[in-house]
Amino acid sequence: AQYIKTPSSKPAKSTGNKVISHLLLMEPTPVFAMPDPTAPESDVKTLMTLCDLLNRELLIMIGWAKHIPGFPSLPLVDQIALLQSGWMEILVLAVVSRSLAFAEELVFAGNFLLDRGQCRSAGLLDLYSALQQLIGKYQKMGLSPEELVTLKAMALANSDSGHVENVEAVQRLQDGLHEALQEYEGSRHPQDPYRTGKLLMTLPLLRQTASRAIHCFCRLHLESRVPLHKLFLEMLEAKM
Ligand SMILES: CC(=O)c1ccc(Oc2ccc(O)c(C(C)(C)C)c2)cc1
Repeated sequence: AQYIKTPSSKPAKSTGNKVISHLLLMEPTPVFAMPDPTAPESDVKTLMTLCDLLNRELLIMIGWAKHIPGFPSLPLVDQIALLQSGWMEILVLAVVSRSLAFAEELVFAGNFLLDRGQCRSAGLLDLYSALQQLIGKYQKMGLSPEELVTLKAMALANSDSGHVENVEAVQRLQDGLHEALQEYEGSRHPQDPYRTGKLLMTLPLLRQTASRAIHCFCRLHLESRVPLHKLFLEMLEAKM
């Protein structure tokens, strides 16, 4: 029988953007700081508020990771290894993205912005300076939300944990995200063929910023100015 020839429409451009639009959809709703209304304003209160915020962000991040295409099919031990190794870079990218529209404040939460002076008095000046350097770099690049969510997923996939068992599966995860970013840049920023590379070349500074944040927390922990939540301590110890 004469087959009805379907119109030979060109196959839809394989939009790696399916991955990116999925990541955008899976972006967690922004967290809010919950300062203790009964406590008087103080540096310790600021740190306590920030610790509580970070702890809730960790929990949200763990739920978010499950939506990264390919991540849930990793062995559970590898999912844990990547999270224990990449969590700080992911949270740093989150605070960077919240702060991109600001010149001098860090937007730890929509209702909790700290400027340089407030960070200094809370003992967070080194954290402030490290974050501002990364924020400035992404502000100059005009980082888009699509690029940000892809970098967050890449930070997880590329976190260089020394404890990954299925290395090939993690490589496939990285390659899938790389393909999605290249596809996105090819269609969204065709005028800059080096944009994908420019973005990947920000990852070393992200790694350095995360380790500077880790050192800041270890110092604060040693000064035991604030009690640290159990999960945060576990994640911090995983970075030792
Ligand atoms: C233990 C302690 O004293 C501490 C001090 C500051 C702090 O502030 C933060 C809150 C959320 C948050 O996401 C981040 C990073 C972006 C740096 C991860 C920092 C968290 C913990």
